[in-house]
Amino acid sequence: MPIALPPLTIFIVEDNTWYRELLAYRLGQNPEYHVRQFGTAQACLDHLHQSPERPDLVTLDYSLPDGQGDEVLKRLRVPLPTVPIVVISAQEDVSTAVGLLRQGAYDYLVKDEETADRLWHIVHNVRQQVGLQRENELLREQIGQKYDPTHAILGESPQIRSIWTLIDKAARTNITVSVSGETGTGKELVARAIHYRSERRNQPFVAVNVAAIPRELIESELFGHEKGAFTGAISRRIGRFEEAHGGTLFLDEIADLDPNLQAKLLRVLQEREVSRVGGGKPIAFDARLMVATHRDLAEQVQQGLFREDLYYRLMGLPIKLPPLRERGQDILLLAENFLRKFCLLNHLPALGFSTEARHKLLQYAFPGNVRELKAVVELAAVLAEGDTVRPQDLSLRNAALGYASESAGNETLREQVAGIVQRYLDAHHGNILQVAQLLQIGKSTIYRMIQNHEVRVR
Ligand SMILES: Nc1ncnc2c1ncn2[C@@H]1O[C@H](COP(=O)(O)OP(=O)(O)OP(=O)(O)O)[C@@H](O)[C@H]1O
Repeated sequence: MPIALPPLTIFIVEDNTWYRELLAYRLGQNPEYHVRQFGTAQACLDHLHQSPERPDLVTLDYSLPDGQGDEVLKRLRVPLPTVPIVVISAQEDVSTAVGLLRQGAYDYLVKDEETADRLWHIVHNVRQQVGLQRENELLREQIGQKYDPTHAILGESPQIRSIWTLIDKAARTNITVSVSGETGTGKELVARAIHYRSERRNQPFVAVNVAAIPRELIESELFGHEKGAFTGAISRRIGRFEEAHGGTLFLDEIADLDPNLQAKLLRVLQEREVSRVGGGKPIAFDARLMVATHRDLAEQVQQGLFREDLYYRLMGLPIKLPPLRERGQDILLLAENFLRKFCLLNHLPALGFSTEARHKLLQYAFPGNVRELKAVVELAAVLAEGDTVRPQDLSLRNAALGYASESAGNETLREQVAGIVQRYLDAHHGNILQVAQLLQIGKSTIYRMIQNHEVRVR
C-alpha cells in the first residue's frame, strides 16, 4: 500500500517579483505544495543556514542580482547536495543549459508562457520520486530496527556500546538472558534485538508481562488449558510457552511471579516440558527464555520473595540497562531521533530543538527514562510553532503528563493533545485566541488541528 505523502516544500529563488508570484501562485494551487519565495540567492542561503527546513525542490532564476546560475547552483549545492534544482532562464542557450545539467541541475527551463505548466509537471515527477524515496527509507528503517541493535537501540554512550556487544554475544547462543533496569530503559527492546539477531529470528517472539495478567489467569495464559479444565474453559487453549515453540519467550516483570508459579516454571525449565492446566500429556518446550525486571532480583531472593534455585536458573547472561540520566549526550541523540521519526510518520515539516530546549532536556532526570523522553518529544512536536521546538513545548512536569493518564490507555499522543484542545475549545465557546493563550500554544496550531479535523469548533 502506498504511504501518504508529506507536503512537498518548494523554494522559488527569483528576483522578478511578478514572475515569482506567478510561479508561486501556480504551484500553490496544489495544497500539498508548500512554497517559499526568495528574491536573492543570499536570502535563500541565509534561510538554509538559520532554519532546519529543507526544500524538496528549488527553482532558481539564472540571472539573480547577486549571482549567475552556475555560480549560485554551486553555492546551493553545499547545504543541498542532492535536492533537485531547476534553473529557469530568460534566454534559451543550449551550451549554458548543457553546462548547468552537467553541474547537477535537475532541469533547465526557458521563461515563456508555458514555463509554469512545465514546472508543474517537473514538480509532480519529483513528488513521485520523493514518495518512493520516503517509502524506501521507512521500509529500510523498519527492517533495520528489527534486526540491528545499533539501529534499534540508539545511543553513543560507552554504556550503550557495551550493551550492543552483550546483545551480539547473547544472540550467538541460546543462553537465558536476564535484563534489568528501571522502567522505560529499553529492556523489551534488548530482548527483541537479541531474538532478531539470533538463529531463531524467523520463529515467534512471544512477550508476556507477568505483572499485567490477573493472578487467577496467569497459569492458563502461560501453560494453556484443556477443554473443561475449570469453569469457563469452554475450549482448549494453547499457552504462551507453546506459542513460543522454536522462538523466544520473553517474561517481563518476572519478579512478580507468584510462588506457586515459580515452582512450576522451575519444573518446566528442568524438564523442558510443559503441561496444560487440566491434564493431557506433557509437551516438549523448545523456546529460548529471556526475563526482565525493574526490581533487584537478588534482593528479592534475600527477602524470601523469589526462589533462589529459580533465580540461578534464570540469571544466565545478565544485562543491566543504565537509566537515561546517566547516559549524558544520549538524551539529545535520542530526542532528535524521536523528533525526526515523529515528523516523518505524521507528515509534519522537519523540526529542530532550540539551544534552550536542549539545555532543558539535559537538565531533567527522566524518571520514566526513554519512554518518557519519547512521549515528551512527540508532544513537543505537536505543540511546536514554526520549525523549532522551544523550552515551553517540552512538558517535563507531572502536571502536563497528568493529562495523558486521564485518557483512555490506547490513545496516541496526538489524540490526547487533540482531546485537551477540544476540551478547552468547548469550555471557552470556541474562542481560539483565548484557548491558545491558556494552553500557551500558537493559534496556528489550533487552526491546523481544525483543518485536519482533529478538533471542531462547536
Ligand atoms: N536506546 C533506545 N533507543 C531507541 N528507543 C528506545 C531505546 N530504549 C528504549 N527505547 C524506546 O523506549 C520505549 C520503552 O522501551 P521498553 O518497553 O523496551 O522499556 P522497558 O524497560 O521494557 O519498560 P518496562 O520496564 O516498563 O517494561 C519503547 O518505545 C522503546 O522503543
